[in-house]
Amino acid sequence: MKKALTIAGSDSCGGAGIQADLKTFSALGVYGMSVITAITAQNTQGVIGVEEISPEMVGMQMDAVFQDIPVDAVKVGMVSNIEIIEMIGEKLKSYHMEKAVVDTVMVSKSGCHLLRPESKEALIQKLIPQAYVVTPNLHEAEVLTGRTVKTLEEMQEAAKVIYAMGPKHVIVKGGHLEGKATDVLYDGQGFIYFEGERVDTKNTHGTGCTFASAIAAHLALGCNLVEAVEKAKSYITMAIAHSFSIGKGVGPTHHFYQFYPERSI
Ligand SMILES: Nc1ncnc2c1ncn2[C@@H]1O[C@H](COP(=O)(O)OP(=O)(O)O)[C@@H](O)[C@H]1O
Ligand SMILES: Cc1ncc(COP(=O)(O)O)c(N)n1
Repeated sequence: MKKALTIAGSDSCGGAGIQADLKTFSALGVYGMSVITAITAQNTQGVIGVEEISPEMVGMQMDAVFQDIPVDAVKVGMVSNIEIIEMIGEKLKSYHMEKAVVDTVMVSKSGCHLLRPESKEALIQKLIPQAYVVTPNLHEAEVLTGRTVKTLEEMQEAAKVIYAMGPKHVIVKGGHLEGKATDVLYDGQGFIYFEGERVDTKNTHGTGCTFASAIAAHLALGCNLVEAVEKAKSYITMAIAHSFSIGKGVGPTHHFYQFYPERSI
């Protein structure tokens, strides 16, 4: 059985963060493990409260996992503050984790800061360089680059600027574009477009988390990055197409359990 680790925040309503990641890992036949960086009191309408975990405890959780269990891939989501970012960056480096998908979570869809704004530089200096692939959405690409990112051309330009920060690959996600939901992958040499039909729904809570953890799951299963993104893209499109209206606000994606007996040991 392949094993993936999510390092992220807890979302009490189960649509994003650790909960979305573990559901995705399970659905894709990968054993899921978690390191919690923060606990959010959250529902489909918004984030009511956040309590950060101490950086020492984040480090201890990572040590507990890495010192015992071989980890095939990692997904990093909400990292909250500078000290937690530094701890995760150091540990990923010391455990030689080569397959880390870093989702640069900044602000929830409901508008709450999940990354303290002063942490941007630490993200750029300490975490992004450890990434096998980094997956900003349009807004995050704008914050990271200081440029406007609203078109496919601007996504390509932003991907180049973010690539220069040191990750092996960059995917700028086009979930917030007008028209098709097209994501752009850059590997330092060329661009690959992953075009998805836009699903007309308000229920997109956790789409970024689900997409990044589906990439991590497929990397853990041994896919190369292009295959992993292709498969993650069809998974997220299906998950959004079957999303549901639970609660009064932005509902979550649906995780289909896909049983792959050949993936068991
Ligand atoms: N309405 C939609 N229909 C189809 N795909 C979508 C839709 N919204 C987002 N996506 C896809 O979901 C993934 C996550 O993207 P996005 O929503 O931009 O991330 P985030 O949650 O970080 O804002 C991307 O592959 C994006 O293209
Ligand atoms: C704990 C946590 N982590 C991440 C997100 C971002 O969610 P989205 O994928 O909808 O941008 C969230 N709302 N809560």
